[in-house]
Amino acid sequence: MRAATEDWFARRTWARPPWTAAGLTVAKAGRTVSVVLPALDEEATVGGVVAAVRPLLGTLVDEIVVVDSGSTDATAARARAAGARVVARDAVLPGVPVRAGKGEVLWRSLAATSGDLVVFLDSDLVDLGPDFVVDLLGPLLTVDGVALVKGFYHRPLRMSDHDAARTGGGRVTELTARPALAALRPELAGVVQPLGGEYAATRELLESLPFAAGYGVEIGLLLDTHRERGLDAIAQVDLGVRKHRHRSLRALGATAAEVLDAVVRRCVPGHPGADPLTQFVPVDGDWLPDEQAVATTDRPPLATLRATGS
Ligand SMILES: O=c1ccn([C@@H]2O[C@H](COP(=O)(O)OP(=O)(O)O[C@H]3O[C@H](CO)[C@@H](O)[C@H](O)[C@H]3O)[C@@H](O)[C@H]2O)c(=O)[nH]1
Ligand SMILES: O=C(O)[C@H](O)COP(=O)(O)O
Repeated sequence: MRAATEDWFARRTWARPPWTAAGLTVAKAGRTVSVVLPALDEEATVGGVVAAVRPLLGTLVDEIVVVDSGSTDATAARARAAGARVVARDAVLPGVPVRAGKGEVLWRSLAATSGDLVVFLDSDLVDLGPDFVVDLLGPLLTVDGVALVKGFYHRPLRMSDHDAARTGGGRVTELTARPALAALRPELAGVVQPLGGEYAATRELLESLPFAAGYGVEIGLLLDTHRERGLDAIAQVDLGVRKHRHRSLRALGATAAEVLDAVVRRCVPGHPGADPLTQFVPVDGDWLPDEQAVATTDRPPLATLRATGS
């Protein structure tokens, strides 16, 4: 790591988060907190994630909102039963036609919530630690100048019935995101989980930045926060262990393409955006090309939309 990054790592990384829910509720001092879960067909897990946050509602947390990304299963019902407010993505900013993707629902979630601070949690998590939300809010509520807090964790790769490997998860993170940052924005090499879906930020920051529509959203927010506010506006906290539903290597290829596109568009001036991703599928002894769309456009900062009244 470069010297400036090592220095940042030492000052802005909390390996043993010291905060308690009660202490941070006092530290809020009038500020409000929204917890947002983006969800696309997560009926098996969304209720558990909401339930892990629910005990904080009314004290540290002011609202828990599941933003439904077009689910066709019982995601909305399970989320409501567990105590969340559920918002369909097309009910937010109804004049703006919906695009597919995770970044799109996170961007719309800003218009569906009101907290001064926003905590994002993926809704496919299992065995969520009770302190995820507390620890993500710690630096935002207690350290001046911090605007974005990323979680990091051990990531098991749970490919069999036995949770054999302790690490091994985070394949796009390790094989695409961190190498891309090392090549194109080495100042961010100290961020352990640049793609992690568990992070917290000030509304003021989030509404001032563009959102990549697809899976490039997290790395886009990280790069743009760094460019606009500098390294010291970013912090990271150790959340312990994170387990989630794994997707196929083929699906992760498309995710990696969106992540790389978001990096390149921000770091290589004049880059036009990626082509669709061609993958090859074996069918009856032949290899057939299969093209997957890559989301290559950003939503504008929500603050600009509010300013023009659109
Ligand atoms: O169109 C979509 C796609 C996903 N999701 C939700 O977003 C979360 C994360 O999606 P997932 O497909 O599980 O992503 P991962 O394969 O786990 O990708 C990792 O890397 C991505 C790229 O940075 C991040 O967006 C993820 O949070 C991070 O977990 C889940 O709750 C999904 O239900 C949506 O709401 N809408
Ligand atoms: O964050 C990532 O790199 C992707 O979500 C893939 O994670 P996995 O390797 O744990 O499935």
